[in-house]
Amino acid sequence: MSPSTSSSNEQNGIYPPQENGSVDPLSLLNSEKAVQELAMQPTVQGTDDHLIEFSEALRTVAKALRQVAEGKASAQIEAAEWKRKYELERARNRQLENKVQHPVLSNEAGEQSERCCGENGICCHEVLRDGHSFNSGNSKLSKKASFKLSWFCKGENSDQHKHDIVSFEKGNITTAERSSKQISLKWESPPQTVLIMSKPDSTTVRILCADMVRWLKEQRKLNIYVEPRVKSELLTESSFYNFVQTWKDDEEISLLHMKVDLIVTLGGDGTVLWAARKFKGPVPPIVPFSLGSLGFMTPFYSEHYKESLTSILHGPISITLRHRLQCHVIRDAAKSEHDTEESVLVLNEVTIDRGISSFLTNLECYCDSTFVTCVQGDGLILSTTSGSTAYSLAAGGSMVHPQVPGMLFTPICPHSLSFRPLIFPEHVTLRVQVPFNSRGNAWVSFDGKDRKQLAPGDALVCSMAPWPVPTACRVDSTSDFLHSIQNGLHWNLRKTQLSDGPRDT
Ligand SMILES: NC(=O)c1ccc[n+]([C@@H]2O[C@H](COP(=O)([O-])OP(=O)(O)OC[C@H]3O[C@@H](n4cnc5c(N)ncnc54)[C@H](O)[C@@H]3O)[C@@H](O)[C@H]2O)c1
Ligand SMILES: Nc1ncnc2c1ncn2[C@@H]1O[C@H](COP(=O)(O)OP(=O)(O)OP(=O)(O)O)[C@@H](O)[C@H]1O
Repeated sequence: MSPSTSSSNEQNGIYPPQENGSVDPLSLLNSEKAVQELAMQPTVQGTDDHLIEFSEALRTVAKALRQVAEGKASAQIEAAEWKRKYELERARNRQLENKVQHPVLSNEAGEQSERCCGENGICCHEVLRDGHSFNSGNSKLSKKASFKLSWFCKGENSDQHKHDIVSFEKGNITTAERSSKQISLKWESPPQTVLIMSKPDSTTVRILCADMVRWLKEQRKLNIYVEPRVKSELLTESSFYNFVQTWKDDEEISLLHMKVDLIVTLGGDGTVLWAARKFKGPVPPIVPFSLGSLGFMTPFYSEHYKESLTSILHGPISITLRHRLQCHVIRDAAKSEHDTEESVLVLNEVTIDRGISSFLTNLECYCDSTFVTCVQGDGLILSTTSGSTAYSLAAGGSMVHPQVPGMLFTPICPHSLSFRPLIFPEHVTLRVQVPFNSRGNAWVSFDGKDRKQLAPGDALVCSMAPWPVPTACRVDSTSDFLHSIQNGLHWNLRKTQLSDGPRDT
């Protein structure tokens, strides 16, 4: 604005913004005065309604300007008060810092620390007493309430919860490490033995399996295990496959994890589930080749198996650690703990449904010992995050990245308008019970297999298993997951909107 325009505006009571962009309240008041004066000027006799309307509008503008000016003035007073308080506080803190040379953490606090810190916890005063905090010269730290964080591990064999490390910095809680990082596997000695598990009744799979066995033996000098069925198939083809090893009974299967370095699956997701089911304890890393229609957990292309296996045998490999659920059926009829059935590990989910019964399923659900809800509908799915894209998804559950540790609680056709699916943290134990007064039986199935009947009074108890299923990634766990939902499920596929048409102006 030129100086001449500026001064003529000032004469009319219109004032420019100040240098810092704010408007001076005094100038606003002057503007208001000018507008009011204009509004108060007598109207010429016989003026039409437009002039009356115009003066009304001017009055409204004047009122608004006054309110702005008042608000601005009070904000400035408040700001000045805050500034004064801040300066005072700063001066007081400076004084304290100068005075206090050695912040004192009393002996009492030290003794207390020894008394209260257990094996699985961190006390904040331990951190306050370390070199950095102790010498920081801020006596305020010693006044901070002492507390302890601890975590609970179920049994010696389960160390899954120990991955979560919570740390303190000057008594403030920060998460130092989270459990779901991208895991990388490096071989310390070359892999020697490979187990191949393949989908039955498929010619493509049979041909590929025979080719892979030959290549692994001749080119890589590896020991090969296959299922008894596959060994017979290979031997019908040629006696060359005599070297291939297999097992006779369940006891031998239970020892497989100690002999096998790597499992290769040839099939779809069902074959990965099949392979995982064979291992009731630790599972060697699985390399899943896709020979099915969907292949959510099978990122490797069978056409490139030689390149993929060469790179995997060399390492390092990105791994997705897929959590499993440990499921226990507890019969009401069981007279003692020893009567309970063997637990089943699931990679996708355990489903409790109405089976062939035409009655509404009635299931009482508890998380640890807290009542959660009563499911009245077709049933309930307790799913892992890997299984979140399987049956749980079809029942309206969320899709969850497989490295997120949690349990999905997804109802099947609930007869209620407000039953949304839940996700529980990994450390809980869920119990689903068929009430004694239930009209019918319920049915439980594990990864879509092994159906069992649950009579009134029977329950299913489910918690996170200590043995996950490590599956090799083609890229890494996030890229593979996104690739699966985009290419397998066509997630959020929509034609891109054209760039022509109306726009924001
Ligand atoms: N309505 C449904 O969507 C429904 C019904 C029953 C079972 N299932 C799923 O089928 C699984 C058993 O698989 P199967 O191959 O032995 O039986 P199946 O041959 O009947 O295949 C079921 C389909 O589910 C897919 N699938 C399996 N696990 C998956 C996962 N983690 N993410 C995405 N898709 C997955 C498979 O690729 C396959 O296309 C069960 O664990 C259950 O999750 C789904
Ligand atoms: N080695 C095996 N022995 C016996 N049954 C198996 C074996 N591998 C897979 N199955 C079963 O065969 C069925 C089909 O397997 P899978 O899902 O791998 O193939 P698919 O149905 O062709 O794949 P997709 O589901 O992606 O189309 C599943 O029910 C699975 O349990």
